[in-house]
Amino acid sequence: MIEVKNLVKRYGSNVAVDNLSFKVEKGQIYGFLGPNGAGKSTTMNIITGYIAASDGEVIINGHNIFEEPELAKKSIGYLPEIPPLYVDMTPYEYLKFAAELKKIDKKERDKMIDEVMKLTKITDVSNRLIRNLSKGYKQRVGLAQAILGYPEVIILDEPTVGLDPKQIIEIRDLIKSLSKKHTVILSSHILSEVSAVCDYVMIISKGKLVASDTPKNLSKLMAGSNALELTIRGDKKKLETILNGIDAIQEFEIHNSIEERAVDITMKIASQSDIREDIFYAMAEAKCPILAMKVSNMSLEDVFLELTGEDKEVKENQIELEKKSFEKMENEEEKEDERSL
Ligand SMILES: Nc1ncnc2c1ncn2[C@@H]1O[C@H](COP(=O)(O)OP(=O)(O)OP(=O)(O)O)[C@@H](O)[C@H]1O
Repeated sequence: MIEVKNLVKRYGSNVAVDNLSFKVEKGQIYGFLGPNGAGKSTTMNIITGYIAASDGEVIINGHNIFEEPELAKKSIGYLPEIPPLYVDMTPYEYLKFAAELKKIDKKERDKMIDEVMKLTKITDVSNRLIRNLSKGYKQRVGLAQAILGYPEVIILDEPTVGLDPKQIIEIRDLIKSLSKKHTVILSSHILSEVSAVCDYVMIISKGKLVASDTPKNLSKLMAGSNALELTIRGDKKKLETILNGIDAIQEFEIHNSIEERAVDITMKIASQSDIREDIFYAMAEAKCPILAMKVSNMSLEDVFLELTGEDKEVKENQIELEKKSFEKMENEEEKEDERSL
């Protein structure tokens, strides 16, 4: 349905989209997830024909968006991050205008406008000026415009940003109901949103696709293969030697245990390897009984932080800040000492 091939967008020396390729199939909700500045809006603006790419291809229903924009755009409804609303119009006037632009058959216009207003629950405000509507209602008007003409694909850029919790739930329910008839692609930097709404998640970081799978599989990808907690009965030195011999263990720590003649071990495992059986057999051979073994499950949030390197950056920033405030304290103490001399 949509095929993105080796898409690149450069702004001077800044590469906003870096060789991105993915496919979108019919009737599902796809989530485009990434931290601020990852390249989500840029990608969506290219797919919908708002901006040109530096390189690569976007094929929509067999039509290249750069070569046959009119035909390609016919199958797309787009709600940009900031909906381009005409605030001096009423929702009804705005949708009528949008219907003209979308070249919807005159005979069908009124019926269709009526339907999308009902679907997005804006019928009650259809004759108020858009400028006087709440943020949530403005978002619904934008959404109504995207749905108008019932395009096969609906693309929504951060559809719930700035909405209150009740509005967020309503918009999410609306998006879910849309997937019965449409393919939906939405972008978000909020994990809970993507896992609550989407069938499929594409994680993007610094313009690159770093993972794509169902929310469940993404969590599973790391679970059981990333961190293990064990309690083993045996001599600390002997256990150290055994664990050092297992390649997939990246690091481990041994602590005293409340269990008699046993130690607690936490270990980090190279991603995508499951070494539970290796550990079992190694310990059995060494006659060191495993009293407990627990997988530390990673949530989608952990996967996201791990893949996008956010966690590392946050920690590095924190360390930097702590260093600076420590240096400041030291300087102030030195000045205080000089003054007292
Ligand atoms: N018109 C532009 N000129 C120069 N740089 C741009 C332009 N638009 C986007 N960028 C840069 O491209 C990168 C990707 O931006 P983009 O808006 O696509 O990210 P995003 O994932 O949508 O982030 P956000 O969630 O903050 O909207 C950023 O580094 C941004 O500064």
